Amino acid sequence: MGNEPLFLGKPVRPLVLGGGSWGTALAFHLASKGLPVTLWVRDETLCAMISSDRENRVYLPGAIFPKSLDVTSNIEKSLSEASFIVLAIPCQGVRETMKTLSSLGAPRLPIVSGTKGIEQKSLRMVSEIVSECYLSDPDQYAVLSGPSFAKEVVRNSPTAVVVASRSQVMAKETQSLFNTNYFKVYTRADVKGLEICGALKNVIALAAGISDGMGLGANSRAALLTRGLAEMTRLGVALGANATTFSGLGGVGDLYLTATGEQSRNRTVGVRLGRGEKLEDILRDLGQVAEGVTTAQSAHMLALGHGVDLPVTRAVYRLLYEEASLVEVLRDVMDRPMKDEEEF
Ligand SMILES: NC(=O)C1=CN([C@@H]2O[C@H](COP(=O)(O)OP(=O)(O)OC[C@H]3O[C@@H](n4cnc5c(N)ncnc54)[C@H](O)[C@@H]3O)[C@@H](O)[C@H]2O)C=CC1
Ligand SMILES: O=C(CO)COP(=O)(O)O
Repeated sequence: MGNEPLFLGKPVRPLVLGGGSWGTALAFHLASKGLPVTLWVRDETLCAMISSDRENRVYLPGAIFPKSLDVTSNIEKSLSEASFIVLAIPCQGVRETMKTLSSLGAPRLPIVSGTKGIEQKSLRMVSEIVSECYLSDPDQYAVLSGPSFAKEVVRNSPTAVVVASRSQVMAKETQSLFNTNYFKVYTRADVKGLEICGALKNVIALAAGISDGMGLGANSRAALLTRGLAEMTRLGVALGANATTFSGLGGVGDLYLTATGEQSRNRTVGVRLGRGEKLEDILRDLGQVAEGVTTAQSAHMLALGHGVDLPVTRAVYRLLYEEASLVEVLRDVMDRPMKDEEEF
């Protein structure tokens, strides 16, 4: 017990929620540091398979689990043994999961969230859902985001991410916990900005994929990324975020990765949409979450509510939810009035 590492004064017992690629990668990452990690997988069949294979062959094949990584589908037992939670389930499942945790009556644990997205009905960020349903103290919450494909993290490819928390102690302790010499973690204080970055970059990545799928070329992609970053920043500032967060790893860094990296699910969905395929067919084949699809709607609604102009997001929204054609949305984006580049 003497030299055991501590997190916020307690022995480190992470409970990672989410048996998909990101939950598995984060659990693998922490367990590779020798920490006793539990990965909660909701689906019992998948949980049993992962347990016997010591590998998540469905979502993250090839990463053989370190000894200290345990897998369970029993949320109640794992919660009672944990000292903090790492959240890595799709955004639209966060509220239900937080309500389940609350109903179990166990002491509330700090949360590090790796989830990216905005809830569709409520238009809430993950930090807001968590504080409504589970944690009343925002100083116990941190968001970890930035350019980080799960597959590359478990291959120990040099990666840099950022952790934001309102509490400097929470940010710094989370940084120390996740940092290794191949996974570099920076801190910042702007939780809202980092969450908006992580959510909105997926919508712009869809747009970049659509453009590439249509064969529009490198000029178009560069224009979409740059103007996309401008609109991400515009929404963020309107909602109280710090503009500089958008030029960091969680903003331009993750936008670049997701919009140009072949591994991106959001980009892949976009490319296939741009080739004229149907969304439902693409999502069926994908079998994994592409958060940009739901975020396009949430962000569009949020922007309308706050009187913020998000032309690229609106184009993606119209394509996905209003059955607008590729030609129509391209015309909408290109026919806009001329303006100064810095105009908000
Ligand atoms: N895969 C990646 O490289 C990265 C993913 N993320 C984010 O992490 C979050 C999770 O993504 P992935 O793991 O990639 O998704 P995934 O599609 O690989 O897996 C999602 C998993 O969550 C489970 N799930 C769905 N709804 C659930 C619920 N209500 N309760 C419990 N489990 C539920 C699914 O059954 C599946 O096992 C997303 O917000 C994503 O944007 C963030 C950084 C990197
Ligand atoms: O957020 C990610 C990398 O930082 C993963 O992006 P995709 O969900 O598009 O694969």
